[in-house]
Amino acid sequence: MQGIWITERIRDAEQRLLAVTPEGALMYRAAFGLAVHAAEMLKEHAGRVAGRRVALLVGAGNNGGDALWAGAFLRRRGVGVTALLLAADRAHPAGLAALRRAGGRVLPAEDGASVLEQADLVIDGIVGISASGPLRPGAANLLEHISAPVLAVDLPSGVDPDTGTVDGPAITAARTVTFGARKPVHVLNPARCGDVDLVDIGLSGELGEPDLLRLDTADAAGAWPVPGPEDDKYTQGVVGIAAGSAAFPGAAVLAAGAAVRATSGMVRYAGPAADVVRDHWPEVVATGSVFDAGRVQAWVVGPGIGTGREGREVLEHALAQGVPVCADADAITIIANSPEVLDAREPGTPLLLTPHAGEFERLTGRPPGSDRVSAARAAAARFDAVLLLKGHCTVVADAGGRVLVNPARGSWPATAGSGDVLSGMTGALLAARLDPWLAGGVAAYVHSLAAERAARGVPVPASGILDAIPEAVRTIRALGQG
Ligand SMILES: NC(=O)C1=CN([C@@H]2O[C@H](COP(=O)(O)OP(=O)(O)OC[C@H]3O[C@@H](n4cnc5c(N)ncnc54)[C@H](O)[C@@H]3O)[C@@H](O)[C@H]2O)[C@@H](O)CC1
Ligand SMILES: [K+]
Repeated sequence: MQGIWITERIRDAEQRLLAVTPEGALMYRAAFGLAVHAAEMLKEHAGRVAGRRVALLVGAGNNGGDALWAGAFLRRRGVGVTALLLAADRAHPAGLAALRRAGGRVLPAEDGASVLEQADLVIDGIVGISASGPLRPGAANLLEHISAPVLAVDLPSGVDPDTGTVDGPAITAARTVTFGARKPVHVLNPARCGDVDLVDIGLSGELGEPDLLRLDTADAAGAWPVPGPEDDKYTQGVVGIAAGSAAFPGAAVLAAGAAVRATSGMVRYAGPAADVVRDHWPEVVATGSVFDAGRVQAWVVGPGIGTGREGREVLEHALAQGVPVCADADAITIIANSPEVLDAREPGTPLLLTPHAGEFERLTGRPPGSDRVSAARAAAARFDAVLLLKGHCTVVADAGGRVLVNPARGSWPATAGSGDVLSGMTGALLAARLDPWLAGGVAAYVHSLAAERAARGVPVPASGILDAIPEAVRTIRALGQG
């Protein structure tokens, strides 16, 4: 798993490391790594390094210091470097001296329009982890003159380091080079960061436990249930799907189908769309009602069941079975309208709630807001549940405060029925007895991979995501073993 630390923790860790490190050594390491990546980008985008032009956007703090030192390193490789100072009187003194010694040019930012227009690469050292709010006007005015690719120092300036939100002008980077540890912005707003590369500055021993975790392929592969020689269709975990209605059977077909694709055990369907589900998925054991569905090891309840009395009874029944429940879509609205349905929950039974932003607002009374991680954590604690908040970066929080994040691999999966596929997959993993928090994270991971495989740059319907689940599972298993 990849660890991610909030800026307050990183600042504390840096202070501890600074106390035992010679002055300037950390910035030197950071800037050297930055210069290596800058040279790589010049080769990639401008064909070579020597003779190319780099513009440095330099703010008042150490982020600007990193950029200035990197500029000095690039000068040694024959790059033409111009620093544009946003606060000339507060630019990092040692970095500025180093750049001047190396033959770099220095200009006030307001004179920088033509330098930016002619640059082959722009290095954004406006602001780093001490950022607050959107870019200030002096920096914001420069954005329109940038056409070259941008390499962000630590994070793209103007994007909130801990929440990834953008409230005004901000940098969009092709690549971000970060130091010591990944920060929340890198997973919560990957579109602004571009490719993120981590430069080791020796911080890991000071960091402690991460605040957020991101699964990688090996984690997803390791968690994915694989049947052994002793397994039969029951031992792998039977998942029950209570979804859809006679008038709207689509959600039932998608959720049940996703469970079929995601598990090698058995899928039960219970509800008014039984005939349609059976027609699509002959392997599903389908009945008309949850009350005669038989035993399952996990229930998925909600997509398309409606928010009336019948839906409520279905949810209460599932909650009382003593098995994990994934409550999605209409089930979330039912809980929002009548929180007392949760009284039916067998104590200690895992509950996984999978709202999108609108359902989250219904459930908790307020939208997730800019700090989606804190919002998800608070709701998970309030409902004593795992809360999977859908969005461009899916956030999975549990009641104990653990958080997994899964940045999307594109926006194509934001399509009708996509959530039904996710809940079917989640149910399959719950039935296979994965820790519910991990089940949510692994389902989100494989769902986004399946969506990417299915889309390949064009719109993809939810049924396409569903059809790509086997390929996604095959991919993680192949990479995870490699
Ligand atoms: N502390 C360390 O040991 C190291 C720090 N490093 C760098 O230092 C950075 C943190 O440096 P600092 O704490 O000096 O602060 P920053 O460089 O992040 O910010 C400096 C100043 O920018 C201004 N600012 C804040 N928000 C702004 C906005 N929205 N628009 C324009 N200007 C804004 C403020 O005056 C702030 O004090 C890290 O991100 C990293 O790049 C690296 O050199 C590695 C080592
Ligand atoms: K920056």
